[in-house]
This record gives sequence, structure tokens and C-alpha cells, in this order.
Amino acid sequence: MPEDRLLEARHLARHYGGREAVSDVNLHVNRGEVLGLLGLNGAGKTTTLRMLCGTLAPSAGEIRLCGIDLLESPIMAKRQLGYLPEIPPLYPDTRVREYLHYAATLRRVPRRDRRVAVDAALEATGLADVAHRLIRNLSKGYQQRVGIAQAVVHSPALVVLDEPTAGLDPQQVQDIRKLIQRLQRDRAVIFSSHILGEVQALCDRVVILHQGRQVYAGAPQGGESRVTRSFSLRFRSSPPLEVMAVVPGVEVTERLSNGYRIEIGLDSALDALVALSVEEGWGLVELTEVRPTLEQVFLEVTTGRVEAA
Ligand SMILES: Nc1ncnc2c1ncn2[C@@H]1O[C@H](COP(=O)(O)OP(=O)(O)OP(=O)(O)O)[C@@H](O)[C@H]1O
Repeated sequence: MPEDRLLEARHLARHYGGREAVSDVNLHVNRGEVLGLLGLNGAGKTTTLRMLCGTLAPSAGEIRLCGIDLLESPIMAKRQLGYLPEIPPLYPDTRVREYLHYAATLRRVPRRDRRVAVDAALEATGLADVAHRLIRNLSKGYQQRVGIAQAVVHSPALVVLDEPTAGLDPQQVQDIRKLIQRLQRDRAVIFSSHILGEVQALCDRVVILHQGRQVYAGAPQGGESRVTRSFSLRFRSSPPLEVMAVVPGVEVTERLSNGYRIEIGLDSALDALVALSVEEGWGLVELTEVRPTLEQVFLEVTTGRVEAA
């Protein structure tokens, strides 16, 4: 495993009763990176993040945090990460500094280091001016910052944030996004969102989950690692749709002038199609891979609609 790899999860799965909520999710994040987990409500984001953080046991799969196996050495592995759940674990009747001091104690920061650790977390999250205030009296945006401060008070290498901007007003959303970018500098961040633009703006890499399955892993611009690949084909003498539709492993998704746009699962299907074209004398003049944008991938998997690239 590369030295800078702070988290690696392989073949993660989780069932609730007999129902599969997450299946065969593989992801990693390196130091200095932000990884975005994108998906609609119910896609499996929270279930995945809870498994990564050791608060929910996977039904299958393995997780390594800074090289430490989470299932074999949970206490040591969990020291490496900070976690902000979807509902921040705040005590509204405590003051910000008092609460962070408590969080540092829970995180086993040595007593002599706690004041410095709390000051650093207050500073990093822009809370120094409200350190003496009751959490109950803070705005939702500031309460979310307190939630992030408790996740970083023990200086973890990896920070996991579950929908950190949900329910905030546009200004508060901007503030939290800037904060995520600052956190990334000397550690790694994983956060979940159902907002495509947010993930594109903040992330180095994106994983899209849909109905518990990983349907995309790659760059925020899109164009990589899809389960199926898309090609446009043009012919001198285009075969009829009925003929194209029965080529094994090839799915026609759009009719083009003198050709088709197709989806294939395996490269062998493409080889077979090219061979057939030669055999039948269709005169294949163009074969181009169509690399969809992240927006197209997201739309396609969430609505079942294929948009022209
Ligand atoms: N404790 C549970 N028991 C049974 N089913 C659950 C449980 N937790 C989640 N699920 C189901 O598992 C699926 C994935 O849920 P999960 O909360 O991980 O999705 P999500 O992408 O985080 O959605 P949201 O954005 O709404 O939180 C959903 O169908 C959900 O109803």
C-alpha cells in the first residue's frame, strides 16, 4: 500500500436483515486529497461512511486506515480518523470550548495537551470568537463547525464528514466548503453529498453510489472507470437496427446519422462487432469512445436516461 494512502476499503458490503444496502464498494484516499461520495437519498452513503469509521460492522470486506486493519485493531485504527455523522453529536447546553475539551478527552488526547488541541481545533474551524458561547445559541452553520471541530480535535490523518452542508443556508454552505478545503491541506477528507456541483467543486476524486452499488469511481470531470463503456460508430453502409441489436454484449443507446451509439460491458463485444462489420462489409469508418461528463454519468444512473455526450 502506498505510504500516502490513508484509507483503503475493499469489497465492502452491508446487509440489513436480508436486504442489501451496500455491495462491493472499493475506494481509497491519499493524503492531501478530498474524496466525494455522491448519491441520492438511500444510495448507501451513510452506511458506507459508518463502516469506514468503525461504527457499523461490514457484512463483508476489509478496511485499512493508515495501513492498520480496522476490523483487527479497531482502537488503533480509529485514532487515525475523525467523524462527523449526519446528525452532529452536540450537547446544546455546553459551551463550545467545554464541549471540545470533552471531545478531546473522549479521543484520549493527553490531559496536558488538551488546551492546545482545543485551541487548534477552534482556530482551524473559525470558532475562536464563539468559544465561550452555549452551543444551543449558535446558528446551524456554526453548530456544524463545532461538529467538524470535534472531528479534528485529536489531529486525525483522515476526516470523514457525512453530508456536512445539508440543511445550511447558501452562505453557511460556502463557509463549510471553504473549511473542507482548508482541512484537506495536511490530511485527507471524505465527505458525502447528493449535490453534484458541490462534489465537483471540492473533490479530487468521486465515487458515485446508486442503490448500494458503486457505479462510478474517478475524476470529478467524469470520463473514467464506468462499469460499461460507450462508443459511437459510423459506417459507409450502416446496418439496420435489428441487426445491431442482436450482437452479443452490445446495447444500442442512440441512433446517429450513418451509425449508432452503443454501450458495451466487455471489450470482447467490441472485437466481435468490428469483426462482424468486416465480414458483412458495413465499412466501419469511425469508432470513437464517448467519455461522459460526471453530470451525464450521474443523470444516467439516477434517472436511467442517457444524455448525448
Ligand atoms: N439500520 C437500518 N436498518 C434497515 N435498513 C437501513 C438501515 N439504515 C439504512 N437502511 C437502508 O439502507 C439503504 C441505504 O441507506 P443509507 O442511509 O446508507 O443511504 P444514504 O445514501 O446515506 O441516504 P441519506 O442521504 O438519505 O442518508 C436505504 O434503503 C435505507 O433505508
